[in-house]
Amino acid sequence: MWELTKQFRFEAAHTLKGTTFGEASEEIHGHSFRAEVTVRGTPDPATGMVIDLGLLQRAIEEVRLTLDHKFLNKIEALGTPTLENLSRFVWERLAHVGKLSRVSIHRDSCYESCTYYGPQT
Ligand SMILES: Nc1nc2c(c(=O)[nH]1)N=C([C@H](O)[C@H](O)COP(=O)(O)OP(=O)(O)OP(=O)(O)O)CN2
Ligand SMILES: [Zn+2]
Repeated sequence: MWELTKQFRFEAAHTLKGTTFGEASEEIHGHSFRAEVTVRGTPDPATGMVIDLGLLQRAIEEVRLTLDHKFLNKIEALGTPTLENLSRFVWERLAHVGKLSRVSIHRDSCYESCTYYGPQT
């Protein structure tokens, strides 16, 4: 079994109420996020690839555009803009591409990340 990972970055704003971080989190502010998408499988003998990284890149670009430079609280399907919901959101939009192993969202400036291991097929 092989795992293939591609990363992408996006910049987005949010406001998060009811955390121990207090008022600063409640004001609208921005973060740089780094996402990692991991697909698993066995390389096709003909191509030597689990999945063409170009296909993964195309699908990633679609989801990246829904997040980059956006106010995350306005994205209804996301729900509360936490790392947990971001990882689920990205998973749901990339599940058609191949067998996903995990999606991680990193907020490096805060040394925080969250990994979603969605439904394994
Ligand atoms: N389970 C979770 N708990 C919390 C989350 C989360 O996503 N899942 N998120 C937060 C905060 O948004 C996060 O910790 C960042 O804090 P924030 O005040 O937004 O950013 P900072 O000013 O600390 O960081 P910068 O360096 O300015 O980016 C809390 N809990
Ligand atoms: Zn924040």
